[in-house]
Amino acid sequence: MERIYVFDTTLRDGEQVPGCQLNTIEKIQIAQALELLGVDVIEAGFPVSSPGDFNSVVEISKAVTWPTICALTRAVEKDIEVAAEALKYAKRKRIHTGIGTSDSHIKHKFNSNREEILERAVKAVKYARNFVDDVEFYAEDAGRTDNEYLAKVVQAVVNAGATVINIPDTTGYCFPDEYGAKIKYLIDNVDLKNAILSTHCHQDLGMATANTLSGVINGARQVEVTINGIGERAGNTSLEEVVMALRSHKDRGFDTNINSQHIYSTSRLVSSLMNMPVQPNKAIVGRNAFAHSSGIHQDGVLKNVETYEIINPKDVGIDDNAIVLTARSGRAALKNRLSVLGVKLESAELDKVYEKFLNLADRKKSINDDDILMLVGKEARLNRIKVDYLQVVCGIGVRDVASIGLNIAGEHFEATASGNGPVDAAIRAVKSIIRREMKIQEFLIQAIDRGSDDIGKVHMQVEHNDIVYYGFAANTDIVAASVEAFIDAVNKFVE
Ligand SMILES: CC(=O)SCCNC(=O)CCNC(=O)[C@H](O)C(C)(C)COP(=O)(O)OP(=O)(O)OC[C@H]1O[C@@H](n2cnc3c(N)ncnc32)[C@H](O)[C@@H]1OP(=O)(O)O
Ligand SMILES: CC(C)C(=O)C(=O)O
Ligand SMILES: [Mg+2]
Repeated sequence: MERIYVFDTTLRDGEQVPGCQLNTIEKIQIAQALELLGVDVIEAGFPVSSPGDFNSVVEISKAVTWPTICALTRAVEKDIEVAAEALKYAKRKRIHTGIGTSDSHIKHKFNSNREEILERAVKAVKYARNFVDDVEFYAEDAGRTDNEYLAKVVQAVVNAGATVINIPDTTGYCFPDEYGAKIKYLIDNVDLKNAILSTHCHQDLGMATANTLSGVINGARQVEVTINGIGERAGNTSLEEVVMALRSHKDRGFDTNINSQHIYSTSRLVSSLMNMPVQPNKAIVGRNAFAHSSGIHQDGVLKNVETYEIINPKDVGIDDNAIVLTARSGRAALKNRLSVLGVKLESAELDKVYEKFLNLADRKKSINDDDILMLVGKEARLNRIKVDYLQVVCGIGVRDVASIGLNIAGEHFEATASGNGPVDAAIRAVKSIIRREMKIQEFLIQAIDRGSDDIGKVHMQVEHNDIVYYGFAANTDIVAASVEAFIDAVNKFVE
């Protein structure tokens, strides 16, 4: 197997996403998760950019043992000096310096020419080598750089002591065959000595993963990636996609050091600390990545998972696949769910229940266990808890207090509580009535549209006795939606 080195830039390129800025403690948490995941290099920041970023690189260097810690710079001496200082405590350290090499960058960004840029590149690499042995050079906008000139720059920086040469498709412009051909051109036309080539692809046209894999096939030995594919504009190549693509095609002869069972937990951590929800259909880590909702697929999966699954969800740290019952489901999926719920039906009975099921499923997006039990006449547990009323006092300079009235199996209960914000106050009030061990594991509020009159969609996961229950609700009042989503989850386990 040919080893492919994984360079994670979630904390640098990923953190360039508006609204994703992290404090030092959060960055350390992510760096430690990346170490557990088994990445080879962590790009921890751009130290000259702010005292906060400098400090984060210092603290990550102290907190992490195995991965190389990398700091980004421009081809500017001051940047390199500051990066070297920030990496002082790293056990393994790398400076990542570089400059734009496309004609567009040379002309518009630097008002310069090819010769001058080549000189600046060489000078920066030589300067960085005074501080560290491991220097990576990036030829920014290499995707749109003329191959002959790019090869000249790469040869010059290798001669100057660069150990890794990064060929970024900065604008996500290349087609996979074009990007692969670029890497091959460099392999064929440069004496790389011991240096390796690295991919760094962006997602502007949705081709980042394809380009990265094409780079690997053509000779690149390092891939620059981020968790969940976050990054500047449309994002970077996502770690989980490249790692699992290589692992699912072992016959190609490439593998990484990634412990894939930590992929899902790392994805969740990054998503929640960076406030970046993962789209449900995101490959590998999206909520629907292992969910089957149509009858033909469900029938196939129940007969043999290989019919519709190319990855075992456990391999990426997801407990199991999900068979979601919808109006597109067939008898096989319904029968399977009924048997999990302890209901065995003869085929004539199943046909009758299936008819009722379709009627309901046409009106309701997804059918839960209570719905199914109701269809077979065992509806005792269906929505025992309902919200009678909810009143919240919140704002600036007041204590957040919520009063709630709940109807539980026909009986009325009331409670009032204060909390850290209106949602916390309301959930505390609910908990003071329903005294069970319940822990919110996931809480996501998403606007459906953009206006201030928008509906807030809440997705919540509540853990009870080590099992996670899902709750959903939508309301123009996001506090009400949060409480309704909580109750929706609780209704799935209260007796
Ligand atoms: C493709 C990428 O993702 S690159 C990384 C992007 N990340 C960032 O930019 C985040 C960190 N950046 C910053 O904090 C700031 O932009 C700083 C500290 C680097 C520079 O700030 P300022 O000195 O105020 O410069 P400003 O950002 O306005 O402009 C960038 C300058 O760097 C120059 N520059 C840009 N890239 C490079 C490079 N690789 N090597 C040398 N100079 C460069 C530009 O030509 C411009 O110089 P000019 O002012 O002489 O025209
Ligand atoms: C700084 C470089 C490596 C970069 O992020 C890019 O070119 O996209
Ligand atoms: Mg980038």
